[in-house]
Amino acid sequence: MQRTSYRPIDCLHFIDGRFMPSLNGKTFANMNPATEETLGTVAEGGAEEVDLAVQAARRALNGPWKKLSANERIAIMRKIGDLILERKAELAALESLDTGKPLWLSESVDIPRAAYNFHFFSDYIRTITTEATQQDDVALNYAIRRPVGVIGLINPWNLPLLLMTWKLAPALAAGNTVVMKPAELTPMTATVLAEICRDAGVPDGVVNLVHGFGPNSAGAALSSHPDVNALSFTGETTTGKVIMAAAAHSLKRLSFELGGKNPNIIFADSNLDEVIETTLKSSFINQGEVCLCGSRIYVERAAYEPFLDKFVAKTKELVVGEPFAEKTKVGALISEEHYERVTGYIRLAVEEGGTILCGGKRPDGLDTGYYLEPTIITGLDRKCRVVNEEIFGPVVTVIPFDSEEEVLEQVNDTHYGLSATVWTNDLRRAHRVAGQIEAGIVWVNTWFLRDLRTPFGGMKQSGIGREGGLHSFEFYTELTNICIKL
Ligand SMILES: NC(=O)c1ccc[n+]([C@@H]2O[C@H](COP(=O)([O-])OP(=O)(O)OC[C@H]3O[C@@H](n4cnc5c(N)ncnc54)[C@H](O)[C@@H]3O)[C@@H](O)[C@H]2O)c1
Ligand SMILES: O=C/C=C/C=C(\O)C(=O)O
Repeated sequence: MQRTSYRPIDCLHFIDGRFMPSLNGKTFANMNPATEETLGTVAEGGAEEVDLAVQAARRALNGPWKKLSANERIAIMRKIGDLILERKAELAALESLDTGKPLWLSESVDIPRAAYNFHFFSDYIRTITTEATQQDDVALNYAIRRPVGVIGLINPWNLPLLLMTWKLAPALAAGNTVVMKPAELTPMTATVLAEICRDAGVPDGVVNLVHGFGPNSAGAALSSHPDVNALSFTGETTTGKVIMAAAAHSLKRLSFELGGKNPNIIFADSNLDEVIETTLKSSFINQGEVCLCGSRIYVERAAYEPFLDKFVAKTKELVVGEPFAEKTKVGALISEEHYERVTGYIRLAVEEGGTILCGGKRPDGLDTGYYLEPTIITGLDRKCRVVNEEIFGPVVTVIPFDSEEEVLEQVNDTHYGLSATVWTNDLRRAHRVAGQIEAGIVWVNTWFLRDLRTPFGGMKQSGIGREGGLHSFEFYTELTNICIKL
């Protein structure tokens, strides 16, 4: 077994340029989901720490951050990206210790993408223009873009550094100041990120970090704080509803990236080997704990049996194991509570009349840690809870279909609308079907292929707004139209 040489860290808040414990000294334990051992302590913030952080962010907004030229800001942002890459091995190890995900995944996806978020948005900000509108010889209108102000960034535990930087980079590029609230289960990489920001020359108060929980804790305090102008939140749909209500008092601008129950639609004319290779990832990568995972798989009847045969056989080959072991493909689920929730859905699938084709249990020999074999379920009716509710684990259902109309009707029969994948070699059908799926992102013959210029987000109860490229800057900036009488 290969072990990391990086030690876990204790996590403090980062407020106004310095690391600090909670005012009352309160902490909570950070657990390793792969070993069920304690990794260290985390400062437990609440309303007071959030208020200090918001005040610091407000001062910095109108102070040092505003005084920097765009070029100076861009240079600092590029440096943050560079420092993330310099500390890649350490960040990857901390991310895997915190989440239970395989080290190779942290090294190849989470951490490089976190650096790229900074490099991408620091380049992109240079290309942004605003509009000018001339009204005959009467008036000239032009818009200027300004920061929105103090932004709260609230994030989940599944892709901790990737998602924090996906918000932090455009927020900073646009001249805002921020208070970050990482998930309580994964506090370590956000803590290193705060240190990296300081080392890259971000002035005091521009980037603040408060650890803590959601309800009656740092998350609730941030989402209801009257001096926070906007919130970008990624997490569960139910949490989004609570945050929206808390934010209503001060009418904060909101960007929400929420849950999903994403469909994969596989037509019989598609290349089965390609389908299987990608579907293994879209089902089980990161233990199925990616909001974009395709957990409802619909297969055209002619391909149903051949697909299932190969898919089950290949799924059984996936090695579930310790995050730092080289051969591991699937690591540990995030927590005991989540493990109970996911396995509860597997028990429910059996009660609802489903057949477990593979997985459904703890792998032999892994008695400690929240390990679960990748699970494929068939035989469930479309109305079953397991087919309709987000499980957020390595569990998929497979259902046959006979026509485009029928599958589209089933696919859209949900409150969610985040992403989908369509598999077919018929170009017209791909376009026709993609355009009818009620989702913010539709991939054709691929999955999770990202271009950061494109709109990213969900429709229906999977989100509000889009981020990515110009869409991020639409959220993180305010426009003022100036009208000059000629
Ligand atoms: N659409 C996307 O882009 C996307 C990306 C990743 C994850 N997700 C979703 O995230 C969920 C899994 O993550 P999770 O379990 O950490 O989500 P969660 O909603 O439980 O928690 C997310 C964050 O919100 C905070 N929070 C919880 N209650 C709060 C409250 N009342 N007020 C303020 N903050 C509060 C938590 O402390 C955490 O930092 C899944 O539903 C998944 O689909 C969506
Ligand atoms: O779990 C959710 C994945 C979100 C991914 C992104 O936000 C992204 O790729 O920008």
